Amino acid sequence: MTATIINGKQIAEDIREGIRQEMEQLKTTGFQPGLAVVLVGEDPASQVYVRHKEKACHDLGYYSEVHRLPSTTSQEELLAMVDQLNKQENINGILVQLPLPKQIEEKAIINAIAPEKDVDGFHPISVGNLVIGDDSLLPCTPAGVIELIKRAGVEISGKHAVVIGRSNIVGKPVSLLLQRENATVTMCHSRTSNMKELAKQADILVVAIGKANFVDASYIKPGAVVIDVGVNRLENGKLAGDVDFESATQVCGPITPVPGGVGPMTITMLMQNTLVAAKRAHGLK
Ligand SMILES: NC(=O)C1=CN([C@@H]2O[C@H](COP(=O)(O)OP(=O)(O)OC[C@H]3O[C@@H](n4cnc5c(N)ncnc54)[C@H](OP(=O)(O)O)[C@@H]3O)[C@@H](O)[C@H]2O)C=CC1
Ligand SMILES: Nc1nc(=O)c2c([nH]1)NC[C@@H]1CN(c3ccc(C(=O)N[C@@H](CCC(=O)O)C(=O)O)cc3)C=[N+]21
Repeated sequence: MTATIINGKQIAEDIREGIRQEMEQLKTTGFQPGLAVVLVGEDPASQVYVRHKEKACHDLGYYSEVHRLPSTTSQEELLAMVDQLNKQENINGILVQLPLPKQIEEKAIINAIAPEKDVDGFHPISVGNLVIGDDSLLPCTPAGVIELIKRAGVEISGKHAVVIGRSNIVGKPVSLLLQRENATVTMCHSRTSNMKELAKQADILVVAIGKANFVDASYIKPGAVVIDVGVNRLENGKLAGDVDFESATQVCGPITPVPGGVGPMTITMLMQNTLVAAKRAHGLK
């Protein structure tokens, strides 16, 4: 059994090429999707992601706005900004970069975003639609994980998927999407007592815990698909996933690297969501 690397960067680029072609067709009608990104404070990692998003918009010919607000911004000020973007007709998607400074309640901000512009898929309406299986804007990272698995040629239906991590932005929605694809899903978290035993039963193992190199070969069934969502900055400045890549590749089948795996898909799915939201706003299918 040999490990193969799932090239997230390439797959993300292929999807962007599809978006580019669709944009080319729609351009003649004056159609232009618009994305607003709001960044509060100076978190260096967030600044990097926001620049990636800006660049992606530029590459695809979207309209984009980036609002950089000081870390002292009050909740009322941020709510006023969201309210203004909700009303702006040239904006189809609103993303408020998380985490937010502690004086601002994240839930209040997420709830204030118009659900039809919720390209992060974090609004309770979007989450509710996801749970009941209705049409909605899907959270970007989880949608990217599913797309990666499919485009790597892996059948999801009937497989046992184990998801490590149960956050609202990754673990929980990934589990729901895998179940929607007819996998049998086991969710693990920090209180799971027999995690290694469960993980070893996975045909598809998704890891999103935020602990560098935590999952090694001893968690992995030979030939299993491994999706590493973790993005951890090491002291030497390098990025590491939640999976110990060297160790895992001794036993696994297809695996996503970090960087170049799930990360590039997240931004591409954001572009996809913005296109979907814009088409809906224009009454297009
Ligand atoms: N590539 C991308 O685009 C993105 C990457 N990420 C990365 O994914 C990782 C996870 O992010 P996020 O979901 O936001 O993280 P959170 O910190 O919100 O959640 C972590 C989850 O992992 C669980 N967990 C923590 N330690 C363990 C452990 N030792 N054993 C089992 N479960 C554990 C926690 O359990 P409990 O609930 O019990 O506390 C929790 O459910 C991070 O590295 C983040 O940087 C995140 C978003 C996008
Ligand atoms: N409202 C909101 N929505 C988000 O989607 C959101 C957020 N807040 N806060 C932070 C997390 C994290 N996140 C990433 C996006 C891209 C990469 C990415 O492209 N990573 C590259 C490497 C980039 C680098 O070199 O730093 C890769 O893995 O190859 C990673 C992480 C989105 N997030």
